[in-house]
Order: sequence, then C-alpha cells, then structure tokens
Amino acid sequence: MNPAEQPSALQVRGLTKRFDRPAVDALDLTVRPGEFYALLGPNGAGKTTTLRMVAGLLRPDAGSVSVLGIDALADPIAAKQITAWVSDEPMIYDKLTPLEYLAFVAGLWGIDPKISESSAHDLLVSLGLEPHLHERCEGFSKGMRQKVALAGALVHEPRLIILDEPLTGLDALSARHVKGLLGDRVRSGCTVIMTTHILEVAERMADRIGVIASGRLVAEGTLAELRQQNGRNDTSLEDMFIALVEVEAAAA
Ligand SMILES: Nc1ncnc2c1ncn2[C@@H]1O[C@H](COP(=O)(O)OP(=O)(O)OP(=O)(O)O)[C@@H](O)[C@H]1O
Repeated sequence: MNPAEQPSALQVRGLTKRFDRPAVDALDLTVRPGEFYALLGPNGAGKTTTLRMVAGLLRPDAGSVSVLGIDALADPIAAKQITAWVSDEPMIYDKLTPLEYLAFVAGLWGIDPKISESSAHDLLVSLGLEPHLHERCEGFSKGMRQKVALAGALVHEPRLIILDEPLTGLDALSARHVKGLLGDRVRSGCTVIMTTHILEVAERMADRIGVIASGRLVAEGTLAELRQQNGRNDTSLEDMFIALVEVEAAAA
C-alpha cells in the first residue's frame, strides 16, 4: 500500500469523557504507523483516561477512535486484536510462572502453543527474566511484575502498543530492557504510544511528543518542532513542558 494511503495507527476525533468535570475534552490526536509517540502532561491531564478509551476499557461520552483504520467503538474486538494495552498497575496471575502466564495469554488469543512457547521464552529473556522463568509470580517485585505484564501484552504480536507509564519503578537495567524491546518493535513496524513523566525518555525515544493539559492537546511535534513553536532553539523539553502547562493552568 502506498504510505500516503495507509491509515493512521491511531486517529482520535472529538474524544470526550466527563466524570464530575471534563477529563478529556474534545481531543483530536493522530499517530502515524511506525511512530514512537510520547504523551506527556501534568497529573490529572487526562492521559490515562484517553488511553483507556482508545484501548476499549472506558466508553467515551463522545468522539471516535480509529485503530489502523478500524472503528474501535463499532468493532472493539477487531481493534483489540491488533492493540496491546499495558497499564501502570499490572495485573498478572500470581500462582503462575512467567512462562505459564504467557502460555495462558497465548491460549486466550488462540495461538498455537508450538509457536507461542518459543516467542514467549524469547520475550521474557529479552526483558531480563531468564533466571525467573520457572518461579511463581507471587514472589516478584513490582518491576518484575511490570515486565511480565508487558510480555503478556505482546504475545499476540499487536501492531499498536499502548503503555501507561511503563518505566516508572523500573531499575536502570530493567528500563533499558523495556526501552530496547519497544525500540525493536518500532523498528519492525509497530507503533508505540506511551505516557511518561520521564521527559528524558520522551526526548530520547519519541519520534513525536504530544502534550495534554486539561484534556486537550496543547502542543505536538518533534522536539525540534516544539522548540520552534516555543521560539527558542536552546530550550529543554522540561522548560517547554513547564511553560506550556503553566499557560494552560493560568487559562483554566
Ligand atoms: N474513574 C474515575 N472517576 C472519577 N474521576 C476520574 C476517574 N478517572 C479519572 N478521573 C479524573 O479524570 C481526570 C484525568 O485523570 P487521568 O487519570 O486521565 O489523568 P492522567 O493525565 O493520566 O494523570 P497522571 O499523570 O496523574 O496519571 C482527573 O481529574 C481524574 O481525577
């Protein structure tokens, strides 16, 4: 397919969710196929709520979500088959070992165990879990559980990988493993959308960065484009982020 005809990896239009006040406010967002997209924003900006709606875990009040051309609200199962969602509060089955957990998830997706076994093994090894493959998850630290949950989310070879704060609480080596794995997936054509409060990660890894404040996209672009929009070439992402968020807070 001509790249110009390829559907967006994610296209969100007018996405809205209100709790006691608007959490996501008529949000438009487009992420291109094969892009590493970092979503930044202050606490309570609406990042998780947005991504939970995209992943089909929360029904929007209004708006549309399209994942690689699939209308995710009209056909949530088709959208979920090509999407991975990794929450910041991983849930795994404690009584299973990482290999058993991945075999269980592969079974849910109907994947042939002969195929899933070796890819599950490779996935867990790439995340540094080789010494723990046969230990029950109940004794695992939060970071180890996060990595098992990430591996589980990738078992069905999703084309769009959505992660909420995947690096929080990981030690330096684990963070490197996760970043390496995500980088590999992007190089093989997957799209990654990730929220993070670690601006250095966004700066280093993301092709484009979106900044959300009060449920709206207030800035978007490559780091160079964000600097240009800000009118300064020497500004750090942290300075730009704080300036954007302060402007939004003053306007609210
Ligand atoms: N289930 C819920 N019930 C009521 N309010 C909610 C619920 N989920 C989120 N909110 C509210 O919606 C707003 C957006 O929250 P959200 O978790 O999306 O922000 P966030 O950008 O992910 O923040 P953080 O960086 O702190 O994780 C907040 O004001 C939050 O209190």
